[in-house]
Amino acid sequence: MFFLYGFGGTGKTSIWRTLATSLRANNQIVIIVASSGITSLLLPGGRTAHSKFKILVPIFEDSTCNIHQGSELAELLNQTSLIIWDEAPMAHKFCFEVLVQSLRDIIKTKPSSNQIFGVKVMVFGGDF
Ligand SMILES: Nc1ncnc2c1ncn2[C@@H]1O[C@H](COP(=O)(O)OP(=O)(O)OP(=O)(O)O)[C@@H](O)[C@H]1O
Repeated sequence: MFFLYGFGGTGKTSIWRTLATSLRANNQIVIIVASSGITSLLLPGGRTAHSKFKILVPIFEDSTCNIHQGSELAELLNQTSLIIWDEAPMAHKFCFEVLVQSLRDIIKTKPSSNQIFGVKVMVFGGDF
């Protein structure tokens, strides 16, 4: 899990583009989401986190992502190499907690104890 911190206009979006282009050129799957719709429009293949991970609205402590085992999205997540979440500080902490829980259920390769998002590499960006 990585964090990319930077004030507005310091080049975070450019880094997402570079990272995604480089990995996708090597046939790796990169999911890019943002906490807001406006930000997601600036990202290559960007979606809002709520839309991509099917995070319910409103969200509660015991909510879960609406992703089912064996679904196309679950398979995609299994094959994904990198998940980028831009403007992460704008999302409620429950959004991250439900994603952690859902990835634990969905990812087939079981993580070691220090890998909280399954075995997925996550990068959170924003102005923390
Ligand atoms: N290494 C760089 N050298 C020169 N210009 C750059 C560089 N990286 C980004 N820029 C330019 O700086 C501007 C802002 O970059 P970018 O949108 O990536 O910032 P950001 O941190 O994502 O901003 P925000 O947090 O507001 O979304 C863009 O016009 C971009 O082209």
